[in-house]
This record gives sequence, C-alpha cells and structure tokens, in this order.
Amino acid sequence: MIETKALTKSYRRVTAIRDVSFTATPGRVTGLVGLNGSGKSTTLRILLGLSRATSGAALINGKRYHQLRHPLRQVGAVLEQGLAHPGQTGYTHLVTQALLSGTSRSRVKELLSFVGLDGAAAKRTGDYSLGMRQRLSVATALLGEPDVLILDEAANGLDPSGMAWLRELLREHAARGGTVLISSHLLSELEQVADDVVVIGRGEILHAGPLAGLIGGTRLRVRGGNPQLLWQAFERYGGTVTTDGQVLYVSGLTAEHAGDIALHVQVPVYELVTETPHLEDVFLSLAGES
Ligand SMILES: Nc1ncnc2c1ncn2[C@@H]1O[C@H](COP(=O)(O)OP(=O)(O)OP(=O)(O)O)[C@@H](O)[C@H]1O
Repeated sequence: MIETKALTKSYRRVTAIRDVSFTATPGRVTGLVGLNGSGKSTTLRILLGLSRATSGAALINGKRYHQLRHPLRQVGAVLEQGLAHPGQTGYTHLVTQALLSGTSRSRVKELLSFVGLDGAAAKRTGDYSLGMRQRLSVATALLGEPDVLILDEAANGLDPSGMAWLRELLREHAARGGTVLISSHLLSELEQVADDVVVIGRGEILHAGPLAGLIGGTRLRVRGGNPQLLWQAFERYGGTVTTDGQVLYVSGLTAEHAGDIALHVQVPVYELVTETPHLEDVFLSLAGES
C-alpha cells in the first residue's frame, strides 16, 4: 500500500507539488500521469526517501521509507536516471545489489533470465541499449522480492515487445497482491496496464480513481436532415446534446434509441456513430485546464 497525505514540496522559488494525496492499493496497478514538470518524480523521490517533503506524509505500508525495517525487501524502484555503473557488467551490478539487499546469488541468474538479459549478462552496462538498461533496473527492483514496486517513466526506451513484457510483469505482480505505482507523461502508455490513475498537473492532483472513471461515458455522433428538430427530439427523450454547428453530439441515449427517435420525428439520419473519447484527449484537456 502506498499513501501520500497532503504532500507538499517547495524549493526556494518553486512549489513542485502541493497537497498531493492519493492511495495506490495492493492488487492494483496505479498510474501517476502528468505532463513534463508536473511533479511526478518529486512525488516518487519523496516516497523513496530520496527527497524530503516540506509538509505532509508519504507512506509505504504505513511507514515513511526511512522507517521501513528492510526497505530493499519491501520496495523495489526503477528510477529515470538508472542505477548501474557503466563499467560494470549486468551480472556484477546485480550481484553487488544482491549483497546490499541480502539476496542470494542464485536469484541473480534467475532474474537475469526473467528480464531477458541472460545473453547480455557479461556485457558492460555502458554498452547496453536504453531498453536493456530498463530491463536491468527492473531486475534490480525485483531482487528483494518486494511487495511494492515504484517505477518512474519505466517504459521509456522500451520497444513494443519490451512494453508488452513490462505490462505483463506489472499485471502479474499486482495479481499476486503486490502494489504497483508507475509514472508516465503519456496516459496512452498506461492505458493497458493501470487499474487506477492519478492525474497530476502543475503539482496538484486533478483526478484520482479508476481508469474507467476518467474515460467517462460514450457519446453519439449524429448527422441528420433537420438538426434543430433532432436536437429538440433527443432532449425531449432525455439526451444531452451539444453541436459544433454540423454534427450533434448526444449523451444519455443509445444508438438504437436515437435512431428510433429520428424515425419517430421523420428526420433522415445520414450518420449515427457511437464514439468513445480518446483517452489521451481526456488527459490533455484535464492537464491543460490546470
Ligand atoms: N531540485 C530542484 N530545484 C528546484 N526546482 C525543482 C527541483 N526538482 C524539481 N523542481 C521543479 O519541480 C517541478 C516538478 O518537477 P518533477 O521533476 O517532479 O516533474 P515531473 O513530472 O517528474 O517531470 P518530468 O516528466 O519532466 O521528469 C518542476 O517545475 C521542476 O522544475
């Protein structure tokens, strides 16, 4: 479980985050989404004890990071700047980290293969591609078999198969009862993995809740012979109508119902489509309004 309560961080001139409160619950993947500079990394860094909050609390399993008895076994983190020394091989890096977290060497081999790096274990991490570095960071995060995973822009640099691999890994972690918090500046990147989303804009929470709630309902796009008459009829039967001057956008009615209404008022319909708003558009209008 991850909780932030009225978390605020001010630098000398900038308030990076203000009153940020949200919960990431076990068994679910929570996405933290915001445009560049919105405060995602600041929030995650405070959760991981890398930065101190000006006020408020950031808790992992009910405790601040520095109060955790075995932090590396409770929380695994993938941060933007990565972890590995460029001169070390992937294998040496993981063994060093294993020693720090009290994990056995046998788990290192197992993890290298789990993240698809066994072929590159003897290569210097400085020669790794961005995607390989992300895979190594994920392996490092998983070393201590933590319940809680925190990932900052972890999909950066991954190709489509890498993205699919990461999504499956995070979904499985949540399915086993783990807590996953992953940030991104693209909601579309999280669309297939997150159960819940926290949208942050200019340091403040704009939405926190199930992903489905953010998308909202579908609407109908209707073009017909007498828009004025159609509009009145749709509203009379409980629809809510807006228009761009050409097309009517109707919510609160099914396509079947709208078609029947048009037939009833004898207006020909040229187009009747059910539309689901594109998630990225919803996010951009939300983030843009902040
Ligand atoms: N050490 C610092 N000193 C001063 N201001 C900072 C510092 N770190 C972050 N900020 C400011 O705080 C705000 C939030 O930054 P943060 O890095 O948390 O955003 P972000 O959402 O992670 O963005 P990005 O996706 O670009 O990394 C920005 O305005 C940033 O300039």
